[in-house]
Amino acid sequence: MIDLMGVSKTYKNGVHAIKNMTLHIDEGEFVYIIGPTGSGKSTFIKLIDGEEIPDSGTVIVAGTDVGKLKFKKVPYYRRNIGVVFQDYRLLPNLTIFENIAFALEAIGQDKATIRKRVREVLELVSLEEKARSFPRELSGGQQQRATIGRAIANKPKVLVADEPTGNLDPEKSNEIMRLLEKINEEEKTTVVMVTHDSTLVDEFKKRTIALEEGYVVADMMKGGYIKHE
Ligand SMILES: Nc1ncnc2c1ncn2[C@@H]1O[C@H](COP(=O)(O)OP(=O)(O)OP(=O)(O)O)[C@@H](O)[C@H]1O
Repeated sequence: MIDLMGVSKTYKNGVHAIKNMTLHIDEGEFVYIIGPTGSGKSTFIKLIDGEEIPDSGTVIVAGTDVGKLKFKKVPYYRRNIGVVFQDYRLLPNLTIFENIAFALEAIGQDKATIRKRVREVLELVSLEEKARSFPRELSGGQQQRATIGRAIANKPKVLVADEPTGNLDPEKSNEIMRLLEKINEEEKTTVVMVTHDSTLVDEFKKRTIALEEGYVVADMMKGGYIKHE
C-alpha cells in the first residue's frame, strides 16, 4: 500500500529531514511512527499525503507515484488519503453533520449518498447525538472524533494521523485509539499514526517504526524487534 524506496527530502534551508528511507507498509496495517522532535515524522506524513515531494527516491501510495504527480492531480490523489492532525481543524460555522458532509460535497457526491454516508460515519464515531451541534459545543475528544469521521467519510485507502491524541487526556486518547482500531478493522483502512505517547504505544501494540535524524532506526512488529539499520 505504501512503498518508499531510497527516499530523501531536504528542505530549502538545507535541513535533511528524511535520508535514504526504504520501507513498506502493507494494505490494512496499523503503524506507529515514533521518534524525537525533528526526526522527520511529519515530513514522512507529508511525503505520503503529497504535501511534499522527495528530492530523490520513490514514494508509491496505493499504486500512485506521489513524487511524479502533476500539480493539478494532487487534489484527486488526496481523496485516497484521510488526514488528521493534533488540532481539530473543523469548520467553526458548520454543524458536525455539515463538517462531515462538506468533505463529500467537495468531491461531488449526490445529496442522498452524502446523507447516508454521514449518518453511517456519525454512528462509527459515536456522535449521532451531536449531528446538529457546532464544533465549539463539543469536548476535545468529541471534536477529534468528528475530525476522524470527516477524514474517513469518503473511505480513503490510507488514514494518516499526526499526533491525533496530542491534546487529549489518557482516557480520551484511549477512546481515539479504539476508534482508529475500529476504522482499521471495519473499514479496512491502512492507518499510519505519528505519536509521542509511549503509554499508548505500549498499551495498543502495533508495528512501530522509529525515526532518528531522518533515518529509520528500528522497525518493530507489535513489540518484537525485526530490523535495525
Ligand atoms: N517546511 C520546512 N522548511 C524547513 N525545514 C523544515 C520544514 N519542515 C520541517 N523542517 C525541518 O525538518 C526536520 C524534520 O522535521 P519534522 O517536522 O518532519 O520532524 P518531526 O519528527 O515531525 O518533529 P516534531 O516531533 O517536533 O513534530 C526538522 O529539523 C525541521 O526543523
